[in-house]
Amino acid sequence: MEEHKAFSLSEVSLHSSKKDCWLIIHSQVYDVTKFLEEHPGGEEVLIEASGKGDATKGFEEVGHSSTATSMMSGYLIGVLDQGSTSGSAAGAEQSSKVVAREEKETTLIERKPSSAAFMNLFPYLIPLLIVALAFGGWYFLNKAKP
Ligand code: HEM
Repeated sequence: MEEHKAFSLSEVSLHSSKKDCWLIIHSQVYDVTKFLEEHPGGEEVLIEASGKGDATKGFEEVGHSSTATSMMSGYLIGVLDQGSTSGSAAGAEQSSKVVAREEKETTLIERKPSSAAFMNLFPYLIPLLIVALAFGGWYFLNKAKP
């Protein structure tokens, strides 16, 4: 069961170079070393995301295609040890920071749609206005007839 090995955050953070690059996305650990040169978004972005601890936000922000998501399983090497019991105290502290940051980000992401929802309606307002004017004109002309 090598695929589902649990890694602590501090252990994963040791692998953030061009020659050895691991990523945490949705609490899964991926070894993308061999994928670095193939990544359409470039290798730098992956190495940088790897060093930051949790790459979930970066991955989601890009809006990766389903092709990208299906490719991920090929690089899966394990899962993130959420409790970080096997990690050091520093690792556990870092892990709680990541959780706190994720919570903050979730609230930010959740807030976005409320303003975006109005903007989504905006393109419909102009055609609606044209229809209303056309109907108004038609009604006025018919009323004006003796
Ligand atoms: C195992 C993990 C990953 C896989 C398999 C993957 C795969 C891909 C693929 C196939 C594309 C082409 C566009 C698409 O199909 O969506 C892409 C684009 C991209 N990826 Fe990733 N990616 C991974 C992780 C990440 C991470 C962690 C980041 C950033 C933190 C990232 C940033 C980008 C960027 C910036 C692009 C270019 C988007 C564009 O040109 O419009 N990727 N990736």
